[in-house]
Amino acid sequence: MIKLVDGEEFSIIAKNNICFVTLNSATTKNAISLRMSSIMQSITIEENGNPSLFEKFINEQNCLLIVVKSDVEGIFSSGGNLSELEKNEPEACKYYSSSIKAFCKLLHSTNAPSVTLLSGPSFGGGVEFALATDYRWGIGKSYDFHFTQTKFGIPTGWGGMLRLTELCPQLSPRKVSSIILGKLKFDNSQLLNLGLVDKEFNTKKACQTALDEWVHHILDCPKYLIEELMNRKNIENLTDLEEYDTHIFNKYFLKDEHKIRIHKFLSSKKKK
Ligand SMILES: CC[C@H](C(=O)O)C(=O)SCCNC(=O)CCNC(=O)[C@H](O)C(C)(C)COP(=O)(O)OP(=O)(O)OC[C@H]1O[C@@H](n2cnc3c(N)ncnc32)[C@H](O)[C@@H]1OP(=O)(O)O
Repeated sequence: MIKLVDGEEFSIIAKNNICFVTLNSATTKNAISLRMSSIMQSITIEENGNPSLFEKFINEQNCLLIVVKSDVEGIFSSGGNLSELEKNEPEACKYYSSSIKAFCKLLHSTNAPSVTLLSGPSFGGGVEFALATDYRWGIGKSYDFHFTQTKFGIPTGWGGMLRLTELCPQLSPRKVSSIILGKLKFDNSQLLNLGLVDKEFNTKKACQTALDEWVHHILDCPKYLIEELMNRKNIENLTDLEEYDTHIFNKYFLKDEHKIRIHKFLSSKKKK
């Protein structure tokens, strides 16, 4: 196990080809503290064209998945740290939201797919943190989203409104605004119906088994294929994407690796 961030309330470790981003602040229901935001800022910054420390960690530790999770029972995250925001001057918090937002954006921009494990409620910015990953998996049925930002007189600040439309195109910007204004709550079944949560597991064990299986299948892919397929995220135009997909298929079709794997598969069937 290799650590990038070795905090009590916030840790980032690599284990068995998975990067675990863990929230663990029981006393604040996993509110994102000023200290956590400054750590996020330090590992997100790209300097002189070099990758951020987080991306460097993902690549160097060969992390094939990023898993965001809470180690506090009964909560994913209560969002912005209200007591710190109350007692600190604006000057002390001037990079707070932008740092968290930049880390949220990075969670769906590296070459490793990312998934948030939800086993409890998320509030305000905590929902935005959960929306930052590519996928969301529910464990049990007690996870839900509470859009509470406007209770405090502000809209979302960590990219959550944009992510809602990105993840759920039928939620138009107009609908998203009405969700935020209405301080709506989405329970587990609504989140599954909207596709904001992709899978639901009965137990943590079943979820971990699915994560291990996912990593196993990615590990089985040639490294070149992982890089080529994850590069698709940089191509916005569908025509360019179609051209790219055709190019990479023709690049590897019936080349050595393809033929070797066909041979292995057919040989294994003959042995049965
Ligand atoms: C752009 C993001 C935006 C921003 O940054 O402005 C936000 O995210 S604003 C924050 C949005 N969050 C919320 O609306 C959730 C606020 N918290 C609650 O509604 C409740 O605390 C809840 C439902 C999470 C838990 O309620 P419960 O009754 O089970 O426990 P307590 O309320 O007694 O809380 C226990 C303990 O945790 C502290 N706590 C909870 N939430 C936060 C928070 N967001 N920031 C800081 N601390 C939080 C709470 O103060 C209690 O501590 P204690 O020392 O015992 O008083």
